[in-house]
Amino acid sequence: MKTDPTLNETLHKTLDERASHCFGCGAANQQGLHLAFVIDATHPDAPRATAHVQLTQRHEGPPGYIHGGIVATLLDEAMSKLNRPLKVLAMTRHMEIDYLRPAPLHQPLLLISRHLRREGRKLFHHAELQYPDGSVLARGKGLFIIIDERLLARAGLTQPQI
Ligand SMILES: CCCCC/C=C\C/C=C\C/C=C\C/C=C\CCCC(=O)SCCNC(=O)CCNC(=O)[C@H](O)C(C)(C)COP(=O)(O)OP(=O)(O)OC[C@H]1O[C@@H](n2cnc3c(N)ncnc32)[C@H](O)[C@@H]1OP(=O)(O)O
Repeated sequence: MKTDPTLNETLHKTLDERASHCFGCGAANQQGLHLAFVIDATHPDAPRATAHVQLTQRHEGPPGYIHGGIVATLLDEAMSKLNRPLKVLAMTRHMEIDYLRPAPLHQPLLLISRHLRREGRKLFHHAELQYPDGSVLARGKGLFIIIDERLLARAGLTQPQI
């Protein structure tokens, strides 16, 4: 049986190396959003993440506005960025979004997330897409579940340095 010669190499890459194609933040994904977050972990149990966003017609939904699915991606990505400062690996289990106002293309916007609380494996996060003046365009609430290390190993991922 033939095996893919790159498979073994892939399996031994760290999670960070394998995440370089993440659509939200991966530097290696040419079609990605290349979001760059600043993490504020001043309060280690209540980290916050912030990114500047300015999208173009590639991500258009209604004429002149960001596609709703992309807005969901932005909020999801912002919330997922809270997991590392909390020193866990977690995946989105449930997310709900309020689309309050259409989010414009070609304008600088702000993406802000914060951790609300933890219940066992369950992490509850919050995120907003805002105008620079703080008025809110979309709001998301997310439930992230901490991934068991054995599940991670089964997916061929090594534990990153967190
Ligand atoms: C296995 C592959 C691992 C590969 C990934 C490795 C690492 C991931 C970490 C970092 C990723 C790196 C880069 C970032 C990339 C993207 C960032 C954006 C984030 C995403 O894009 S990430 C993709 C989308 N994401 C998924 O692809 C998840 C698919 N999913 C699953 O893989 C399972 O679903 C899992 C493992 C998450 C949980 O599975 P599970 O079986 O362990 O847990 P279960 O489902 O039972 O839920 C646990 C508790 O949540 C309660 N619960 C459920 N729903 C609720 C609700 N609505 N309200 C209140 N509570 C609720 C239950 O009641 C229970 O509560 P209790 O424990 O108290 O009973």
